Amino acid sequence: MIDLSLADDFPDGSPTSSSENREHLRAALRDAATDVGFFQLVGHGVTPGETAALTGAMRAFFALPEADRLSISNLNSPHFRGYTRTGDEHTAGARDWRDQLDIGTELPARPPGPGEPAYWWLQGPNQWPVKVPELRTAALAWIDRLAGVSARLLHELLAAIGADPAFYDDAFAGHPHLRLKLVRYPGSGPDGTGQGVGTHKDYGFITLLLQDTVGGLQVQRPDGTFLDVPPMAGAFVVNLGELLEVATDGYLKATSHRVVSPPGARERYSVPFFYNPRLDAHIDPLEFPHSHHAPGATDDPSNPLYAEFGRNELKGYARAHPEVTRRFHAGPPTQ
Ligand SMILES: O=C(O)CCC(=O)C(=O)O
Ligand SMILES: [Fe+2]
Repeated sequence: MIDLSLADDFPDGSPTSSSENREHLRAALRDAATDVGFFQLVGHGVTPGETAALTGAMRAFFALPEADRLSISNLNSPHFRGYTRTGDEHTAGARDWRDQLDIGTELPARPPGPGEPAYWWLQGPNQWPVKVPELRTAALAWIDRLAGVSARLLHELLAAIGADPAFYDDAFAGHPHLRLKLVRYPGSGPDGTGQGVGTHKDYGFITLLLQDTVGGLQVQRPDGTFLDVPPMAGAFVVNLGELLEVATDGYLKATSHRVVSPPGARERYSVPFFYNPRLDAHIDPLEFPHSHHAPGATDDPSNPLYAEFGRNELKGYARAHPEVTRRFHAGPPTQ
């Protein structure tokens, strides 16, 4: 467990000096990040009221009749925004048993011009449910709020491995491509595989995940076995994403993880927030004391890791949403 409030100048009730607290935090972060690559984050300052505003709107959305949810289907969005019905998303070559609403930083569409990278398609408007107007407010507030928490956490994590905390600030300057998913796992799927979402790594720097009390999230250890990530009230589960693996040449590894479907008809809800840089950010190698001994990033031909963030993100979305890709992006590649 990592307590981000130890980075505050005057932590509540702290008996020790703030610099001792910060050292303690950084040592804990270094251990967690170089071990399994995930941890539970507390002391982040996000209140139960803020969380309830988001989860209340999320549950109201999933309670809508399917026709209302499908009226904002991502099959209508070349930007991979909107609702994906259960079974349409694919991970690790197999169908996921979950439905979800994909949301991101709101900017006007920017279709790529001739010779420009295809990843500009990822920028564009969201689709919002007219019957749950509070969802837009809550989701956009959540993106803002978690971007602030993530920025602080990334700074501490970089400092923890001896790097300049501000090394990647330029990559986030302007319009970072922040993403949010509201996810429901509707119990076990008909194929009996238990794949809520298949094993994958997230595409950006770090992911802050809010999960309910049901459980089912698992992270993969280096020996290939999976470890349950127990629900912890008030904590975010933090995963390291592919860009951190690229940035540190494999010193930090992106966390492979999956969700096992809840049993029977039990539902599970989760909200992953993806802290991503600008689409056109190129992730330069991080300068840090261990960089010369880094083992190299994972070389998996089925999942190449790209240092240009937009390319890495489009790789993932195109793979996960083959029907959106077929409809809008099946022409000659522009990158
Ligand atoms: O629902 C979860 O707990 C994890 C979701 C996830 O890994 C993802 O959407 O990338
Ligand atoms: Fe994930």
